[in-house]
Amino acid sequence: MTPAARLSAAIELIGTINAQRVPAAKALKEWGTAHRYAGSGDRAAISGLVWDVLRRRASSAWIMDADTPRARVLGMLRLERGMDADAIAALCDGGRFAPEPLTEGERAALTSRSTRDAPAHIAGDYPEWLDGHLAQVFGDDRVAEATAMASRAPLDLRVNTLKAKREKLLSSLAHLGVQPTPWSPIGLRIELSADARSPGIHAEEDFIKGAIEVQDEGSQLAALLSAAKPGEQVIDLCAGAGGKTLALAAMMAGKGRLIATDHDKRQLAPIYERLSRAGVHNCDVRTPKGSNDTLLDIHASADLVLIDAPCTGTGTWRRNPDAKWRMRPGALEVRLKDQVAVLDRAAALVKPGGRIAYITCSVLPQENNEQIKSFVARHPEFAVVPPEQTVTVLWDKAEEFSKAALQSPEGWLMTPRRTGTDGFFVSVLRKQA
Ligand SMILES: C[S@@+](CC[C@H](N)C(=O)[O-])C[C@H]1O[C@@H](n2cnc3c(N)ncnc32)[C@H](O)[C@@H]1O
Repeated sequence: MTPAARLSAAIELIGTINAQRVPAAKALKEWGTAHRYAGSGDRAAISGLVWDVLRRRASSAWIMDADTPRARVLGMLRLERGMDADAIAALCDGGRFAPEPLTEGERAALTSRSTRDAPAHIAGDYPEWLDGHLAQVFGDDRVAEATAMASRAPLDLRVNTLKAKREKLLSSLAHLGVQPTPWSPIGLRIELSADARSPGIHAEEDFIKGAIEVQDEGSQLAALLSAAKPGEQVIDLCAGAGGKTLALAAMMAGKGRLIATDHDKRQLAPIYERLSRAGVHNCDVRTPKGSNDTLLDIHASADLVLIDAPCTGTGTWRRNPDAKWRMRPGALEVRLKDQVAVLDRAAALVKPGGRIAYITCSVLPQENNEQIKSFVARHPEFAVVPPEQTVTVLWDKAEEFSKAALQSPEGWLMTPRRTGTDGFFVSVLRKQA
């Protein structure tokens, strides 16, 4: 397919996603099935166009002064891909399979309009109802923060230190263009271009042997900030597919007791294979059976309970720009209740002197600072460990990280704009000895 034909396909797909209100991933899959002649390069390029439109959906429509699939795609080329009106006109030449030529109005919009006077939620591309929430945490920076949250994310890998060292993987994965991540001492990064095909990490020998896992650097840092140590009893209360469990296991270096559980057994399903591949032998996975409590035998004995809390996921919008437009206020209310439940459950599991590491991949203060403040009010036996103490686990990067991340009395907030990671909040709380 020509670049112009790919553009036409993207306009068609944006129309389908709008009209049928289907998730973008589903629409892209169905399009691929119906257009088998399209090669993998075409599919990757078309997906890239569609995801980029979703990143900049509101601002693209604003600069075109029209909210149609075509306007959104043209506006995105200007805003996200940095193309000028002439370059866009060259693609839209009206030829076979190409989009219709630009109208005078479209050319004028592409040349003269900007988001300078747009309301914050349009310039920053997020649902209007979230404006007050984002203003609370970012103030006047919310457009810049949200714009970074709309940008494309790199692919990050975590080196499994039970099996390998980063130096060795830098050379064995050199063909993928891996670089060390800026903060995590065990992270590798692959920058992906707009049209990039998946680098096929799951088929790499290092992945199959368990030396690497896919994990955003922010998620790696969140696990590191919990400071799990060899010999401790650690409970991963919301283990899901085990991303944090694997990171904790590596930090514990095979020593101590790690318990992974989740209230939804389906979420836990992939964890067994992942633990086995990673060479983890000290993890006890507790799958819920009916309504029985999987941790009935634990009474205030854990050194660390890690809560990778169910949350709205606003910090991961750059990986799933479709999700932000689908998010509803009701979802936030449900998550807030879930977070209270897991925090209260964790409080009883921690031993005196032990700690809770509370993590969300959200930037919303209700799920982060406010949740911690009300937890401490309900459980005065817990106090927040000052963030300047928790950050020392990052050694030589601690000072620079402290300047980059947003610090509050309750913990650290990482954001794409500040730390180049997904948005993650981390608070560590200690129970009175
Ligand atoms: C952010 S996800 C966990 C991701 C996982 N830790 C990882 O790194 O791959 C949150 C998890 O919390 C679980 N969850 C929600 N409410 C819970 C509760 N009350 N108790 C335990 N787990 C809960 C969900 O099933 C979901 O798997």
